[in-house]
Amino acid sequence: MSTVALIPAAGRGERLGAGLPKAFVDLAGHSMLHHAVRGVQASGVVDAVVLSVPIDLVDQVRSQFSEVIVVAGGAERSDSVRAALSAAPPSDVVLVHDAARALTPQTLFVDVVAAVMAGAPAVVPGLPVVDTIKSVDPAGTVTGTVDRGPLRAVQTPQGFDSAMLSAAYAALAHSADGAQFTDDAGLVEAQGIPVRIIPGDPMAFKITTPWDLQLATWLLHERTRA
Ligand SMILES: Nc1ccn([C@@H]2O[C@H](COP(=O)(O)OP(=O)(O)OP(=O)(O)O)[C@@H](O)[C@H]2O)c(=O)n1
Ligand SMILES: C[C@](O)(CO)[C@H](O)COP(=O)(O)O
Repeated sequence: MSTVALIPAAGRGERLGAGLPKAFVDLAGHSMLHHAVRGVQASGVVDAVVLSVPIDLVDQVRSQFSEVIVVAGGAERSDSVRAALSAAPPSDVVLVHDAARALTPQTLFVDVVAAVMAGAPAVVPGLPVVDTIKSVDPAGTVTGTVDRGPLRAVQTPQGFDSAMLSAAYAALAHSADGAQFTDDAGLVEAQGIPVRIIPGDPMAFKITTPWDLQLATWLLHERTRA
């Protein structure tokens, strides 16, 4: 069975505020994208990698990663995933992985691919929510406390049966309502496909804010010192 990994890396990184697309920000001597690509490759369970990057960086990234397919991303994350999916070679399993989850451990890729190969059409790593979760109205007044027991904060890589994910994106392209999904599991859930959650990993956290970048930098330095 073959596996392709798609890495959307075309986001603007507004919450990080580094003045350049987040995947190209330095993280302990290499870009976030470099760490993400090397992490996927080191897992040993991926046969091909497809990156979607800002259109003006396509040539630069192609010369940097000669062994991967590089395409231009789009305005939303789902547009960048669709572009990568369209350029991907045929495979049995597709992983969709954020460049922003640059420290994801190799074991998580292995576990997600194994669960898809075992027959689950869609597999997502997730962690229990540790904070108390409140709902609020637009004025900032609490309207309720949510039962966190059944909640999971989901991560990437998210793994899918390739034919199913391609069909889900094709159906989205033809749908009239223009629905937006913040992850690929959301898209397939909306089409009635069962999505299986497996245990996530704290190291697969998404580098979103300056604090996250500081943490990731410290973790990489500690890893190098060990
Ligand atoms: N149009 C977009 C938006 C996001 N992404 C990618 O999707 C992943 C998750 O997105 P996020 O962490 O939210 O990154 P940004 O969209 O860059 O961040 P922000 O929302 O702060 O601008 C990242 O690897 C990002 O590069 C993408 O490829 N194309
Ligand atoms: C795909 C994702 O990382 C899963 O948690 C997340 O949904 C991306 O969301 P963002 O709003 O693009 O950061």
